[in-house]
Amino acid sequence: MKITVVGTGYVGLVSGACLADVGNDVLCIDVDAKKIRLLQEGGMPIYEPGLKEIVRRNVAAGRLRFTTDIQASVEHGTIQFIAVGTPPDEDGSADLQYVLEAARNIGRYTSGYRVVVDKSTVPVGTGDKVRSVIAEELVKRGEKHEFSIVSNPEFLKEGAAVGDFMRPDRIVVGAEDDRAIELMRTLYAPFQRNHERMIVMDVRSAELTKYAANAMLATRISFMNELANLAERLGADIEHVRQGIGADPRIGYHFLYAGCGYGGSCFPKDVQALRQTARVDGGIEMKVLNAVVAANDAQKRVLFAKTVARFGHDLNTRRFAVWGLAFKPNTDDMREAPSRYLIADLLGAGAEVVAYDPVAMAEARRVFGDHAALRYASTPLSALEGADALIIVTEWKEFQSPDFSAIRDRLRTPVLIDGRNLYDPEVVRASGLDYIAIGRGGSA
Ligand SMILES: NC(=O)c1ccc[n+]([C@@H]2O[C@H](COP(=O)([O-])OP(=O)(O)OC[C@H]3O[C@@H](n4cnc5c(N)ncnc54)[C@H](O)[C@@H]3O)[C@@H](O)[C@H]2O)c1
Ligand SMILES: O=c1ccn([C@@H]2O[C@H](COP(=O)(O)OP(=O)(O)O[C@H]3O[C@H](CO)[C@@H](O)[C@H](O)[C@H]3O)[C@@H](O)[C@H]2O)c(=O)[nH]1
Repeated sequence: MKITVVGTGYVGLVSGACLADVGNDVLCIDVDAKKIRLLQEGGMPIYEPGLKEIVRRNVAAGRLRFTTDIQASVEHGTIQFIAVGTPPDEDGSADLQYVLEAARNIGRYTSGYRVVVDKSTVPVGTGDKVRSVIAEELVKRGEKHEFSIVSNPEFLKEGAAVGDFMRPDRIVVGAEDDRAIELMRTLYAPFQRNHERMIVMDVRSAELTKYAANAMLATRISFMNELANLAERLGADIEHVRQGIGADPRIGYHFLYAGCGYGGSCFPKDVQALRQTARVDGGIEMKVLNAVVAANDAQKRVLFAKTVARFGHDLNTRRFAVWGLAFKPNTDDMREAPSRYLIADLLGAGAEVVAYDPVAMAEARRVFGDHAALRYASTPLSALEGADALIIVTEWKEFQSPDFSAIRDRLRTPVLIDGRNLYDPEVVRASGLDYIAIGRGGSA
């Protein structure tokens, strides 16, 4: 099938590459000429495990191409995926300018039947807006071309994006006509393994499903974080509580980890956008989501609070080692990463920071710019020399089983503050480290 993907970010590039990998002829377009040039030259604009190999393989096979030529991109694909950003507007609602610009371009140049598939995360009603914009352009041109509108939200997780796309739990398709539904069934047949994973519904329900999923997951995390803070006060250990409740299949073990707050490009923005849609279009104040946001805002500052509780407010003469800058492991993405809040707070309090991350240090340099008190270490252990504490923000695999004695020997004061509850408190303490984690009162 001939497919165009508009936007070559995390979602567009992964979708385009995976769709090419099962034999489709995919053309990816982006307005960012630098990104397209990099891709054309064989480079990768993002770090995502396994993606580089798939891109290379399909470019070599001639099934995956990159362009900035809008007209050519609209002419190419019967299916036009819109996978551009929907960043938060000032009031927290999703900014639709990129989605609507992509739609306008399709209206400007379409010359046959097109299925316009929205993969970006967009508020309920965006499908109607996309339809109107394309129709308007066709009226301007004085031409009639058939097109269908489909909502096909993406559920991939960064760091595991290729696997999520190739082996999805579900494929949500919101559509209003059989022709489009049949095309989507054919397109997704290779990704459905042994049983049907496509859930077909109307466009509005599909649009809301995406926000509902992210809001539910964010709620789970904020709930666990709040419970962790309570456990700490009451002398209970949130890790035992997690195991105790996760065993109930109605609750389940997934996504139940307390930590230093959720970050990334999706949860923070999507929870805000859903609240705003509820307010403006639904006339409803989402009380649960208000609490989810407030709890997360507080949780992102919990590592700094623990640092101050241990070392006092005057951090002028202190140095801290920070392990993990990306908002989660296996990505270099630092959007809304808890590390940003911690490092800003530490620097603001006059402390020195020496940071290490397996892949996100270049991105961190871009985010923080030059700062005399912020340095980067080339290995996890070298970040520790002379530091007053090691603070762990992201649970990269290489941090899972460190040599605690080596950590203790390098630190000026033997303190380990763990924002992801990676270790057995007894084991850490047995090596002479003061272990401060999240919600581990019972083990304190
Ligand atoms: N990142 C994720 O894990 C993830 C997962 C599921 C859904 N989403 C949603 O998917 C959408 C895209 O997210 P992302 O993280 O891939 O964004 P991104 O910012 O990484 O990439 C968006 C790309 O779109 C390009 N673009 C903007 N306007 C364009 C236009 N008119 N024509 C062509 N290209 C254009 C930008 O230059 C950029 O390269 C968002 O709505 C997001 O909420 C993201
Ligand atoms: O038990 C948990 C699980 C996650 N997190 C944090 O939650 C954030 C988000 O993690 P994750 O969901 O794994 O990453 P994303 O790549 O942001 O993926 C989410 O956002 C995407 C964009 O909408 C969706 O497609 C995915 O389904 C959804 O999981 C990260 O900061 C994690 O550290 C926790 O604190 N505790």
